[in-house]
Amino acid sequence: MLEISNLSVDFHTDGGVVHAVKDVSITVGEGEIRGLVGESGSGKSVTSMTILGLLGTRRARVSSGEILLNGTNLLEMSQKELGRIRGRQIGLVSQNALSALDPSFTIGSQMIEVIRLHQKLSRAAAYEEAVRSLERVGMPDPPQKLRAYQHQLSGGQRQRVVIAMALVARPALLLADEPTTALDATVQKQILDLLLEINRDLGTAILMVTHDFGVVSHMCDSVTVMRKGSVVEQGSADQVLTAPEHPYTRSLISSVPKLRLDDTARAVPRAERRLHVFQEA
Ligand SMILES: Nc1ncnc2c1ncn2[C@@H]1O[C@H](COP(=O)(O)OP(=O)(O)OP(=O)(O)O)[C@@H](O)[C@H]1O
Repeated sequence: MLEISNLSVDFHTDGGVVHAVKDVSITVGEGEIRGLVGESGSGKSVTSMTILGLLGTRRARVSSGEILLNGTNLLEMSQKELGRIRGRQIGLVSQNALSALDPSFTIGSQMIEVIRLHQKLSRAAAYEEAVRSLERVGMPDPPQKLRAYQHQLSGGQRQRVVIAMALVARPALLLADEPTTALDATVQKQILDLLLEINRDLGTAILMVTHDFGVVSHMCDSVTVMRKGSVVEQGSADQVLTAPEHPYTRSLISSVPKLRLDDTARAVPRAERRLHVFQEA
């Protein structure tokens, strides 16, 4: 579904050229959860933001490669065309739910706006859809949350709102960039389990950007490890976790307590997850 091939991205700064992403190839298949792992500065975010044309600086240049979404090269699209892909085919759940929500509008008005952008619905019908979307992400008392402003919600609740909004158009792929970094451990796990549930119930593929192999062990089917802009290793999560080939991968894995590596929820094979979706439909 998503095929990144030989992608290189440079930043042209006053101090010279920074080669942030070097010849990176990554695929995410239908319904797959792939972890994109590496330390700070390894190029994970630049890679994932390039997919959606969201690098947000004129200094960034894609110097080679292609990013195919169902066969169409996203790098050849105009910002307007990419705007249509964002939300509709690829949903974004970013690091910081605070910056994704507008503090001056209620959660309800923001959700209704996003829903009406994607579906021709009256305000009343869009409100009902907003209630259903919040129910889907396990939010307690959706009508009350829709009347609230972001500062009245907890960190975990805000991230649930962002996930609900990213799912409005039922995208086939979610880009989740460190979606739990800002949350405490218990809430982190709840949000990861929610993403896993969404993957199982809706068949949504996920590219999970993280620095944490605990997250990979918990929920990913496959993993790509990046270091200093390059891919050093990739494969199935089981294979990489049990027999990492690169010393850098080994050091990332050994920095996670064994208890967390054992706490895995990814036991259901992908084929069965799709069967589950099929049976529900
Ligand atoms: N706007 C920018 N201008 C110049 N260099 C940049 C810019 N954005 C990122 N970089 C550089 O690109 C490289 C990769 O950064 P990136 O943010 O992708 O790393 P990351 O692995 O996602 O780290 P983190 O987990 O801290 O976000 C780093 O060397 C960074 O300094």
